Amino acid sequence: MTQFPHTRLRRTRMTAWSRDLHRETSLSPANLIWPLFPTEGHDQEVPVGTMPGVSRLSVDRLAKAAKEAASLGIPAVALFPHTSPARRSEDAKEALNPDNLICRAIRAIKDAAPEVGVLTDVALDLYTSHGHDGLISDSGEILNDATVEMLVGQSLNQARAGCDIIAPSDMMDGRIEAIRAGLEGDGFHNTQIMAYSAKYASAFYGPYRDAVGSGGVLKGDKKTYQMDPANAREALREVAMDIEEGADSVMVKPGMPYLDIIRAIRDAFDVPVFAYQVSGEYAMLEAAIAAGVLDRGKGVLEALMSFRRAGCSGVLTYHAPLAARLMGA
Ligand SMILES: NCc1[nH]cc(CCC(=O)O)c1CC(=O)O
Ligand SMILES: [Mg+2]
Repeated sequence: MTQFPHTRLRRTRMTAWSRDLHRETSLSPANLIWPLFPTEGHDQEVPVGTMPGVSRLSVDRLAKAAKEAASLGIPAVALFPHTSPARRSEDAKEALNPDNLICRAIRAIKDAAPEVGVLTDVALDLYTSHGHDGLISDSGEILNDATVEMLVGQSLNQARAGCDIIAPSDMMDGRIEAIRAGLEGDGFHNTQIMAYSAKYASAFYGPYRDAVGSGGVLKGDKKTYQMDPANAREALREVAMDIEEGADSVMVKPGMPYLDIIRAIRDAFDVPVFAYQVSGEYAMLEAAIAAGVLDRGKGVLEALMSFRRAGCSGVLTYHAPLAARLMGA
């Protein structure tokens, strides 16, 4: 028995007011987190070749970007410092330097725009000479527990500099519990943890590795710690563990190829879920725009809406300032 013409789903789509009234999902600048790449020097804006429209910024320029975020209604920025080979080492000790680039960037941003939340990545790839997220044994294994100890130190270093959200992206087991204990022990009761819980060993991180300077140095792949792109149930176990260990929110990364994972997490847990629309996704969209096959305004917002529809509270996206402007900010 057909419902037509009794039911005409096109009826509610006929006018703009009616489409507005029936829209199921909203997207606003408040749903965006803007990733930024600090670099050394003053008055520096160094384009990232593989990410058209994205530049590494010196600390003074970062302060301006943070003010821009505030004026656009973007609630938070995320920091990924570019680290030169000279500051990289086997033991990643620069991660613990209280005056390292990321700590200076945090302080400058908090000074310039205290109302903007600052999220910092925790993982050793920003500081290792081999580009891996963890310490390596003589036999070439990425060491879990020794790395976790370093991650606690790195987190405390960034919390002391004033960061609001610690975001561990390393995928070591047990790090959320260790970092939470470290933060509590040091009096940082209100420093949040956004766990990169389901982070996949993805081909979409290439441009980012150029941006932070780990691309050229990375030896091998990250398959012994990042997840297999074929796995979904395992993502739910990762999330369950991170909630248990004290994560305030969780993240899925990359974004667009993993919308099914976001939805599965949203349905299974009541924890806030975020997604990282990563560098390769940004580059892919920009390449299509440059080739004249995608409308920038519509394409960017449609991609971001997909995250909200899948169940995300918010999205880390390099398109954050553009998207906020497109939304009328
Ligand atoms: N700790 C690593 C890290 N933190 C953020 C990104 C990727 C972000 C992007 O591609 O935009 C990566 C990539 C990697 O695992 O090599
Ligand atoms: Mg885990």
